[in-house]
Amino acid sequence: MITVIGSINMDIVVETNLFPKQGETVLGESFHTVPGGKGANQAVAAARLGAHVHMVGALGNDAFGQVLRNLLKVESVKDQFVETTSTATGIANIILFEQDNRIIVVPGANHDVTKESIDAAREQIAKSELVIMQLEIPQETVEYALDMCQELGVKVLLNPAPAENFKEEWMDRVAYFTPNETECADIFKDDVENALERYPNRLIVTLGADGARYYDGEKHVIVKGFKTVPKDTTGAGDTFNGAFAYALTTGVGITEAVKFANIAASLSVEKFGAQGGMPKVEAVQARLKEAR
Ligand SMILES: Nc1ncnc2c1ncn2[C@@H]1O[C@H](COP(=O)(O)OP(=O)(O)OP(=O)(O)O)[C@@H](O)[C@H]1O
Ligand SMILES: [K+]
Repeated sequence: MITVIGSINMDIVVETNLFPKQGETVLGESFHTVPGGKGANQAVAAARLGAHVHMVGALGNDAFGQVLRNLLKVESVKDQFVETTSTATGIANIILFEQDNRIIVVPGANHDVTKESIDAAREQIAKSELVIMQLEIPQETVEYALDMCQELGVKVLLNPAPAENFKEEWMDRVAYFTPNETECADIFKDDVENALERYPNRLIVTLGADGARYYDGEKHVIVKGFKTVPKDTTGAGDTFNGAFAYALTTGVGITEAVKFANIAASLSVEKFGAQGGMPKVEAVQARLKEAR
């Protein structure tokens, strides 16, 4: 059983060929809403593979909140510790303009995930094989949850995104730490090799299409990514984390778990949207065979 403590958002995507000036109105090309938030994404990634997942988070008392809660249920993510609060559901307003994007994130209800929310889920956390967290909820909540997990002897997988919300002093409470290369450099202010050697078998750095790497105490291990033609890499990191967590709970070692996560993430980049391409376990197993 896995517990994910983190964010749930609705991504609001507007595509436009004209960008409005202050006070101006323009007509856009398209609009759609896509479920997101790193917490929800990682919960869905693990659940789709077959993990038993509980989510701790918060939604607003609004239409997006209802839709997102329903989607969690559809994915068999248990939502009893997802509170409904009086703040609006978190959103990311994504404006696609000239092949690039401008994003405004309004955390909203995600900032209502407090120490009390963690206390409410204490029994659930105690029963978990692994707790997954990211950094899109308040820092003091993450810190409180890390302390609780340490007290209860529950392992934590921390995906430090966005990296600026991480405190290096937390490393002693983290079993697995999964930054991408940029986040790794931002956090440790050091070469990736040096950083990896400081945290053997705990720090796993994802390398995009190249896969991921870690240091096993004696040597550097690079687990190559699965070569594919990506359509949309949104959610690659979230799929990697959810799949890595799932694999660890099946009892495999780090190398096997990273291999599994690379394959799951390679499948996810072949489809649009963060959650759209997250695979079921059979698809990962089939590709694992192909890769051996
Ligand atoms: N083009 C790709 N082809 C195959 N696998 C990929 C590709 N891009 C990413 N992956 C897989 O996804 C994992 C995570 O990717 P990355 O290191 O880019 O993390 P990220 O920056 O957190 O991702 P994102 O923010 O795009 O979700 C990689 O370790 C790899 O397994
Ligand atoms: K995708």
